[in-house]
Amino acid sequence: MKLLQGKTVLVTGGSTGIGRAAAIGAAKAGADVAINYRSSSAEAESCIAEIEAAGQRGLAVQGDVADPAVAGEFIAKAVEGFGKVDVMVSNAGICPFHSFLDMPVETVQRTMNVNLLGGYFMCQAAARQMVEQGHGGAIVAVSSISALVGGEYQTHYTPTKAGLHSLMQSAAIALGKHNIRCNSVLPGTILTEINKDDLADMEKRARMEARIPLGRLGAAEDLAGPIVFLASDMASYVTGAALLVDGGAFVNLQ
Ligand SMILES: NC(=O)C1=CN([C@@H]2O[C@H](COP(=O)(O)OP(=O)(O)OC[C@H]3O[C@@H](n4cnc5c(N)ncnc54)[C@H](OP(=O)(O)O)[C@@H]3O)[C@@H](O)[C@H]2O)C=CC1
Ligand SMILES: C[C@H](O)[C@@H]1OC(=O)[C@H](O)[C@@H]1O
Repeated sequence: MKLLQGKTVLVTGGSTGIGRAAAIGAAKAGADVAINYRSSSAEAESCIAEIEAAGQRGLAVQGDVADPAVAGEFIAKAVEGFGKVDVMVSNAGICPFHSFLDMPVETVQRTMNVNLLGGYFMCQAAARQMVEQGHGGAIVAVSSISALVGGEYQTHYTPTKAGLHSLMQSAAIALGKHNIRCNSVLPGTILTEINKDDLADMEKRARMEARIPLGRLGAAEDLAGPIVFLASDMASYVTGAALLVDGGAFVNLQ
């Protein structure tokens, strides 16, 4: 039997990158998958096509996670389509690199609203549905190695990733009595749209690669296995945990 056979998995930010890889990975593991996305409609549609090619049902729901109402709408559409919610992968996020001293207020607020508050309301809405269903569930937040270390041009971003990591710890306590597990993955530097421009700086890219014991930057697909594992019953006694998926970058001090 496949790891996520019979489960319904929801992924925010499922049109591209890590969310897309997680959605397709979940489908290959036997789940029906609903994705949320904000603007990349063609990519969302092609993700659904890949989910269906894996033999599962797929559903794409457009919405900006920064709007708290979108969380309830996403859950409602998924329940309408698949009848239940077993897993929430809270992944949608942005990282508009910018220097600290002249950071625009709107950039700080938008990053917080999308990454942290968007994650909060999505996880809360999923948890409410899981509690109502009464048979437990799993929540996986896509935090970051940046929850543990800083970035000169990420002063508005790293606190959101630390916040998601902390949210999973507190939610694990709040939801344990309902058998809802809450964990986070902490990706290192993964080549996606979010850092395409930043990593066009070849000197910076070489510096990042040099820190990684496994010798390469990550691919979005490197996150699929860890996310599917935490979502699955294989991880039935894992809650409140944070799993680094960084090729060893974090531990490589010297
Ligand atoms: N790449 C990396 O090195 C790392 C990434 N992460 C985290 O992984 C997550 C995914 O990023 P990644 O795959 O790299 O980047 P991508 O830019 O490829 O993916 C971002 C996804 O989030 C969606 N999204 C962005 N803003 C919103 C919004 N307001 N509402 C709904 N969906 C939204 C995008 O949808 P659309 O395009 O349709 O707008 C897209 O599906 C982020 O939370 C990021 O912080 C963590 C550590 C490292
Ligand atoms: C977008 C960055 O390249 C990426 O985001 C993270 O969370 C990682 O720490 C990297 O800095």
